[in-house]
Amino acid sequence: MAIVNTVNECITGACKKLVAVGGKVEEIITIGITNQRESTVVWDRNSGQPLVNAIIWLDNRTTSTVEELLETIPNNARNINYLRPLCGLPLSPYFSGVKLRWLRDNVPVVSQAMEKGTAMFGTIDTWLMYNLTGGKDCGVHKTDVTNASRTMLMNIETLQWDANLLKFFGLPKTILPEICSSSEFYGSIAQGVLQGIGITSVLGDQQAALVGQQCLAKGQAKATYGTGCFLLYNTGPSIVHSTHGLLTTVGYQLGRKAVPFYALEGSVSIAGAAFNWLRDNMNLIQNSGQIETMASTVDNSLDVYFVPAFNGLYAPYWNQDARGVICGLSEETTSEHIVRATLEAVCFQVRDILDSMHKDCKIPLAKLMVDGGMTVNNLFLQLQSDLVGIQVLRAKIAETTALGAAMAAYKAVENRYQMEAPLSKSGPREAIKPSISATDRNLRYQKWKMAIDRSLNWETSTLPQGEREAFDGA
Ligand SMILES: Nc1ncnc2c1ncn2[C@@H]1O[C@H](COP(=O)(O)OP(=O)(O)O)[C@@H](O)[C@H]1O
Ligand SMILES: O=P(O)(O)OC[C@H](O)CO
Repeated sequence: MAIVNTVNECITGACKKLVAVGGKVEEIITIGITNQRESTVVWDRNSGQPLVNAIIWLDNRTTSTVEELLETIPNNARNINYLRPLCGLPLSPYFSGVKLRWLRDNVPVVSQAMEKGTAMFGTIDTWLMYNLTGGKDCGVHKTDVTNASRTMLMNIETLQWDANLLKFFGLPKTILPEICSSSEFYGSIAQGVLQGIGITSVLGDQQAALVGQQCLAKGQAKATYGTGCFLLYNTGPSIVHSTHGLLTTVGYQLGRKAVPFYALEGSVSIAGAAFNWLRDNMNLIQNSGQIETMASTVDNSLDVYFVPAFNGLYAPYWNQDARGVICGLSEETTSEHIVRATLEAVCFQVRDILDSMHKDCKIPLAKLMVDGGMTVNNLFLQLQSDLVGIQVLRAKIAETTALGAAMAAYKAVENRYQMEAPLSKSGPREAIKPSISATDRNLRYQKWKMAIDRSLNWETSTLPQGEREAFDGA
């Protein structure tokens, strides 16, 4: 309900601002939704009220569920990639199907409602749309292909819910929304300042950024740096199954009859969130404005490496037992070095992903389009370019996710709209070029890999035999 209330407040506030800058609410043609993906809501069909709090994408309580599901894989294989051919995803606490199974197993009110057929499931797009279009009275229960592709319940080829996947997770089909394309009429807003206006697009935030960056051709890629960091590489109408730890996901489908475009995705769970941790838990910074200033006061990170694997490592490692480490500390290390190492951590994680993309797609990327909250930081973009050895192009319009959803919404009401056409505020993008040698870059990346080794499997690692005996004796 907090999520719904915030969106309603946002709508009222945005409409007031529109009027304040001389616009008219009546001029709004249509509405698009873009949303945080994978986060899972279950509610009651009769009351329209949530049965339990939402589980947010980063939430790791589902780790034990992954363990239990791995045990059910035939031949004792415990293979996290077992379902990849069907849904394009590895088994991980990240995805909605695992969260739903956790809710079924741990929250009796949810399992009872699933049995009775009164439970409804949705990712955040579906939950918002249901409420915006009338809730229990007449709310529509729909999602789009991009969000559905993050549940582990949709077949990546048919783009429909898959009976085998539902069976694997032990979930009933009755709870699921109808899967639609990303750009079509979903329903109309039931009340409030936008009453009567249609909702005509839904795109998960990272796919919306792909559209907003106009990466609409095969071979184009973008990286969005917010809480996490997500690289999407457009593979066109072909499904590319990664053998290097990337996800196969739906990029977009712009209309019921349109050909779906797929993407390879590299997901990094902690990017900007590492700075929230430095601020809230470590008191090393007070606000994000300080990050660049502090990191610029030192020439380098003094060989400090920070792997912010707070909730395991996502792509390309998919190691839910990894935990954060800071290595290379010395007497000379200062807060500034740690702040700089945190910026570099995001850059190295992106290098991990780009290396996998290169291996899967064979062609190295020449340029990387970037957007998201962290990209206001000039030093960060220079480090990104240096540590990957690639040209980085900053988006002209910062809110690329919102822009992508708006473009897809307009496409549904104006079919002649050319989504590739230059946007009114576009122009040449600022290009940031690498400024360090390949030798330096590769040396630092090797050190990063050493830090990664120290973080992997931390939760399940046991002390070597001799050390354990010494510890037990003590
Ligand atoms: N100048 C900056 N340097 C580095 N990180 C920043 C800076 N400004 C904001 N951030 C980080 O960017 C994130 C917010 O970006 P945003 O795109 O709004 O994320 P989200 O969409 O996930 O909420 C925060 O985690 C914050 O720490
Ligand atoms: O905006 P972020 O970084 O919180 O992204 C959320 C993603 O949709 C999670 O998959």
